[in-house]
Amino acid sequence: MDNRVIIFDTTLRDGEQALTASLSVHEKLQIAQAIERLGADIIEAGFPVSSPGDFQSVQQIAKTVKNSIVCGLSRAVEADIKACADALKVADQFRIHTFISTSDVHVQQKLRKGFDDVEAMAINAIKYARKFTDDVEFSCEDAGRTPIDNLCRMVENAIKAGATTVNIPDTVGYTIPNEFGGIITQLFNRVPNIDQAVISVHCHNDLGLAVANSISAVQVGARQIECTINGIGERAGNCSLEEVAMIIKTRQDFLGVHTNINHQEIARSSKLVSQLCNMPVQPNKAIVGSNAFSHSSGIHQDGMLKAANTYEIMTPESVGIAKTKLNLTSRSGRHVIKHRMESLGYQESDYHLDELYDDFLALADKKGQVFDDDLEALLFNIQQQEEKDFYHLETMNVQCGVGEFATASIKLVSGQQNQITSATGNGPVDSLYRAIKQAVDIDFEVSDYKISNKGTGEDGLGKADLVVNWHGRNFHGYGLATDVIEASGQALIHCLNSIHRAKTIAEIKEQQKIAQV
Ligand SMILES: CC(=O)SCCNC(=O)CCNC(=O)[C@H](O)C(C)(C)COP(=O)(O)OP(=O)(O)OC[C@H]1O[C@@H](n2cnc3c(N)ncnc32)[C@H](O)[C@@H]1OP(=O)(O)O
Ligand SMILES: CC(C)C(=O)C(=O)O
Ligand SMILES: [Mg+2]
Repeated sequence: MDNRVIIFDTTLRDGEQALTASLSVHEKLQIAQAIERLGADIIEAGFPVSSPGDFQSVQQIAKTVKNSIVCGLSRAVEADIKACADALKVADQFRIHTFISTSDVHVQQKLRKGFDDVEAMAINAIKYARKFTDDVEFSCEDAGRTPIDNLCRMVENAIKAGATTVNIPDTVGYTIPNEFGGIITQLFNRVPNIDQAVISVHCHNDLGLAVANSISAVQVGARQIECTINGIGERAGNCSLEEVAMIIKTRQDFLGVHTNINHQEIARSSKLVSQLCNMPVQPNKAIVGSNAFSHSSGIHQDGMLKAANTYEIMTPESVGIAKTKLNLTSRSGRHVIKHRMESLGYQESDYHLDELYDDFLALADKKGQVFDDDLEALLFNIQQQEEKDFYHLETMNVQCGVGEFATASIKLVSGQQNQITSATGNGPVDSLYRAIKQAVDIDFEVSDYKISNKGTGEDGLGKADLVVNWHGRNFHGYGLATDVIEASGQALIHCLNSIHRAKTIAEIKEQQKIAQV
């Protein structure tokens, strides 16, 4: 049996079904190109009959993508299959995917037919699709809940009718791994022509088992996995592409199979999908969560510093993430503090480790995560005096309207001084930031700015997250207020207070150097 597992990406079809806002044709094309770079063998680009917009985006993707087979979905209905063929015919290589339900509940309650009727519809649909291409996939929707005799019968007849790939979906994420693997085994044992088609699986995550079920199926002979980037899809989502790809790579010793995925493209593709689909990735998500390669406790950090494979079974670089993060928290130990001080350029003789560690713990208990600037501030013992912010936005007045420049006037308290400035800008936040910039002696550049909402309805708050660059270093600040302009102002003041502290440390270091000379 071939030991390559075909990766069929359905981010733009099943994944897209779960989005709250629609993607433009251009955005779908961007995602398709990322999936192509990622090395997916097949890209399911959409459901062409469903809307003119989807038809257009499938067609555009079919025209553009060269290294993956482009596929479209259709019910077991000629009009759907014809729409698929029309949208896909411009592609170098294309696949028509047609499906019909096979479980009793779907056949009887949803389709309101008998099993013989849906079998006939499936056979006709496959034969019709074969008129347009030799690459036809057929799915038995809700296979996970289909009586095994019916499933065997449908798979055998689908292959006879010309399906070159037969997909076994666990549409509602109902099965558990050895049960699902057992279904696939039974198909291999009972369907006489099974060797004439690729057996595929398409698992949903309602019980959090989509990845485990897919891997279980591969272990008994399935050779195509249908999955999505970040696991997005109907309800609790689909099998996550990055997880199966990394399981197959990391545990090749056990599974003995491989994929064509370019693993180093994983992080980039995940970020793109998350951003364009407005679907944030949970921090603890395997492989692509922001915490997936972070270590926060002292014993783990000590292990990581001695040998990375003590706590990492794959490297962050292997999935395109720059490096492991060692977060400084009140669970951190002395080893990591010493290591961080070294990387900040300090030798052990420059400080007393136990004293610094005690101060660090006190700050970490208060603050949560301690950053490099905080650590240096502890070293120079300026934490205490700087605890009170240097900059404080006392008043702000921002006016804006359509077709007019926005204007902002502010009163900023800087230490003992008050500054009153005003500026115009392209929008309210731009004018506010220009007015603040005039009032401070810091030459910063805004490099990232995001607004999100916290809470809902009238009680909802706007959160501004800002990254500013000062002398090649990035400083993050945030602000939270009912008014997003005020939140944006607070975020900048937060950054400026961090920069002020970094400046003070740099000045102290400079004075120390002069004193030593
Ligand atoms: C498990 C999955 O993810 S399946 C894919 C789900 N994706 C989508 O549904 C997105 C695209 N869908 C759509 O745009 C629309 O639902 C369309 C264009 C397909 C159909 O729209 P409408 O004609 O208005 O029908 P509607 O969606 O309300 O109902 C579905 C109809 O298709 C039938 N149907 C469902 N699956 C199939 C199938 N595989 N083959 C044939 N008919 C089917 C249903 O029985 C129902 O038929 P009925 O009208 O005779 O009762
Ligand atoms: C159309 C099929 C493959 C599907 O998405 C499912 O059954 O979940
Ligand atoms: Mg699905």
